[in-house]
Parts: sequence; structure tokens; C-alpha cells
Amino acid sequence: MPILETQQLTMRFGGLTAVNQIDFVLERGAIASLIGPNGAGKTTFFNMLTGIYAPSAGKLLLNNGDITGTAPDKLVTLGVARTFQNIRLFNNMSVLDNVLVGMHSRLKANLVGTLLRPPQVVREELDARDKSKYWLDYAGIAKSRIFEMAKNLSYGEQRRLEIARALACEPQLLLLDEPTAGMNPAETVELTRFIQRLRDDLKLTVLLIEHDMKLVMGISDRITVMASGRKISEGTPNKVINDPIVIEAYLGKDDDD
Ligand SMILES: Nc1ncnc2c1ncn2[C@@H]1O[C@H](COP(=O)(O)OP(=O)(O)OP(=O)(O)O)[C@@H](O)[C@H]1O
Repeated sequence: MPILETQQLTMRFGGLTAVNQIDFVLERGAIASLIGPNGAGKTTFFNMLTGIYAPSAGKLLLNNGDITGTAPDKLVTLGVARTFQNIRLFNNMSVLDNVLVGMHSRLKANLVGTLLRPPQVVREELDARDKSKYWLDYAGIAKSRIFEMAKNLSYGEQRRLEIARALACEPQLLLLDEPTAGMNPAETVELTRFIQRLRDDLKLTVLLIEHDMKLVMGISDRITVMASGRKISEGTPNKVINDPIVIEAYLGKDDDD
């Protein structure tokens, strides 16, 4: 059973169809990539998968259950976590608090519990802090950095912090929107290995939007290619890179995609 499936998923903004009737299947445990020229509809597709946009038409299934139109925080509790193309951190909060905020939707305490702080709430908070520290360490953020404000981290560290925050939500499916954007080649290699570890050690399913073709070709079990809102090709890296439609629509472009 696939972990995620879309059926004829469509998003219209006024007269523009940004995502047009996409059928997509993501197998559990896969690393899959979504590629395509600027404006192809990749981020819009991600935004529907994570509940930020309710699709204009079509269906979205998680573990065969219909989750079309489900809100983002609910999807996090169902095991879908993501990072963003433009890093979205609380810059003036500590590194640790950024992860704790991300875990909030999984904590059980309600407002009354939070105010009265009975022992089980205090315990839950302590557990959450321990878990946050664990995931920060897992993502390679030094212990000495966790009380720094997020804005003081290097760019590569901020990207890893975003991933740590997503991991702390204990997802089954992790969506990464251009995770290497702005990284230098060494950081990109390191991140590639890290993504493979997420799949191999944590058994996560990973879907990424990525412009770095070397990374995409090296890491992906499957690649889906979008152009002008449509899926134009799909398959193994080898199949996709040799598909004339892809070469014409995407790889043949002379910009830096
Ligand atoms: N909220 C919105 N309102 C109106 N139009 C939008 C909105 N979001 C995206 N679009 C349009 O939808 C199309 C697809 O955009 P999208 O950002 O999904 O593409 P993309 O493949 O992620 O591009 P990039 O690689 O540049 O990030 C573009 O024409 C874009 O201008």
C-alpha cells in the first residue's frame, strides 16, 4: 500500500491552473523527488500535500485514507511533516524552543493543563525537551548551540534545525522543499547522506523538491517531473533523464534549474 497517493489533484488560482490533474503514488520507504522548471507547480503541489491549500479538485490519500482538505496541524499528527523553500524559523527564539514549538501539536496538554501544570504536564514538557535535544543532536546541531537564537545559526545549521523540528513531530513522511537551496557543495553532500540516513535508519519516506540535479539523480528511487502544472514524466532517474519530453521541457532550459 502506498503511503501517499493523489488522484487528479488540481489547484486553481483564479484563471491559472497551477497544478493540473496530478496522479501521483509514493511508496512507503522511498526517496522520491519532484522536479521541474520554475513555476511548474511543485510548491503548490507540496502545499496541497501538507494542507496549506485545499485542492480545487481531486483527492489526496494517506495510507489509503482520504485526507483531502485536512488542516496542516492535523496532518502533522497523522505523520506528515515538512520544511519550507524559504527557511521558516522563529528567529528570535532559541534553537531548542523552535523545535518545541514544532512539537506542540503532538503534546496532549490542553490550555487548563498548561496553566495548572499538574505533574503529567510537567513530565510531558520535560519529555518534549529531551526529545527536542535528541533530534537536534541527530540533525547535527552542536549542544553548545541549542540556547542560541535561531537567527545566529549558520545557513546550513538553520536548514538542519528546520529538519530537526520536522523530525521531532515523529513523521512517517517528510517533505523537503529545496533543502539544499543556498548550501555550498560540502553542505549539500552532507545533507544528501543525512537524507539517506533518514530513510535507512528511521524508515522515513522522503519526498523532495530539489533543483540540484546531481543530488536528485543520486538519491532518488523515483522522480516525477512537472511542467506548467502537469506531470510530464515519471520513473527512475535513468528513465527520466533520458526522456526527450523532459530534456525539452526542463533539462534543455538554459537557466540554472
Ligand atoms: N498563492 C498563489 N496565488 C496565485 N498564484 C500562485 C500562488 N502560488 C503559486 N502561484 C502560481 O502558480 C504557479 C506555480 O507556482 P509554484 O510556486 O507552485 O511553482 P514551483 O514549481 O514551485 O516553482 P519554483 O521552482 O520557482 O519554486 C506559478 O505560476 C505561480 O505564480
